Amino acid sequence: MEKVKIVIAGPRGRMGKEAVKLVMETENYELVGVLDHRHEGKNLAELEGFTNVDALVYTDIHKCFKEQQPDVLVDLTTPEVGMEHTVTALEFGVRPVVGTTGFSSGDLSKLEDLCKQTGLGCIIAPNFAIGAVLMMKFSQLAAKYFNDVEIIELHHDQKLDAPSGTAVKTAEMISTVREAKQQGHEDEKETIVGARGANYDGMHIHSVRLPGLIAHQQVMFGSDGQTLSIRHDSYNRASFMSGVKLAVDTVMKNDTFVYGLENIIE
Ligand SMILES: NC(=O)c1ccc[n+]([C@@H]2O[C@H](COP(=O)([O-])OP(=O)(O)OC[C@H]3O[C@@H](n4cnc5c(N)ncnc54)[C@H](O)[C@@H]3O)[C@@H](O)[C@H]2O)c1
Ligand SMILES: O=C(O)C1=N[C@H](C(=O)O)CCC1
Repeated sequence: MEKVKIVIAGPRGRMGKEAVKLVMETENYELVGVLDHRHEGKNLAELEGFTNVDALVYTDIHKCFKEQQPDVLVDLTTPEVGMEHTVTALEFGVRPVVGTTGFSSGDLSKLEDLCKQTGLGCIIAPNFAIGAVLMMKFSQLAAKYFNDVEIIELHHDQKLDAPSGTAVKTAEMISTVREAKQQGHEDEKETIVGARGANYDGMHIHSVRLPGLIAHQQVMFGSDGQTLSIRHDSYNRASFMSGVKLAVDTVMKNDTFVYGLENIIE
């Protein structure tokens, strides 16, 4: 069986380490290289915390792709770096699976256009945890019946982007079915700026950052005399890996741009 040749960007990060483990443990995957901003030319095995790995570290994506000719790039870095990597991958004929969050809607349109031009598959997944994808789908369903909704996302305090990619995606999915409404009292005033959170189409998103948390989201709906809460919790980063695997397997078969795993889970 031919192996899927994979490059991981951000291998020393919290998600990257889990992804390296996933690739090493999956029979038909081969880790052909990793992209870091340090340690050019070393073997990942020489770096702290890695055992049973054999992959060259590159700091130059062009050199990495030329030498290794990967099938798939798994990007788990930062928004700016992730966008650059994804564009370069598509230009090189490498299929991107992107977990990095914080892309703008303009970034997503640019990537969609590039996919059309190149005929390559690309998957951008704000959340790889299947439970989180279901939480978003259930929230979208509930929003047909409840116009009033507050999204509360809670993450560890090392997270760079706010609101989270998951919260933005949830708001986007809800707004496809929710009757437009500016929530709260029309004379509502914030006495401390930001008290009502971010405003997306009249609904509010609140970002909590605390050490001890991993990734959590509660979507709260309210109407006359009742509330409905839909919540998902990731307690470790292994929770994201079955979604990463699904995305890698799917991107090898698909030639389209996919934003969100809800579009590929059955
Ligand atoms: N989609 C999901 O399910 C999911 C889950 C968790 C995290 N995330 C997202 O994944 C990203 C990474 O999260 P994390 O918690 O692992 O962060 P992290 O800070 O632990 O890891 C990011 C890694 O990127 C590396 N990096 C920075 N610049 C680089 C460059 N130029 N080339 C290569 N590597 C570079 C850093 O050294 C770091 O090791 C974030 O955007 C986060 O929001 C997504
Ligand atoms: O740890 C993070 O950072 C996470 N980011 C994603 C987001 O922004 O939605 C998903 C969960 C973890």
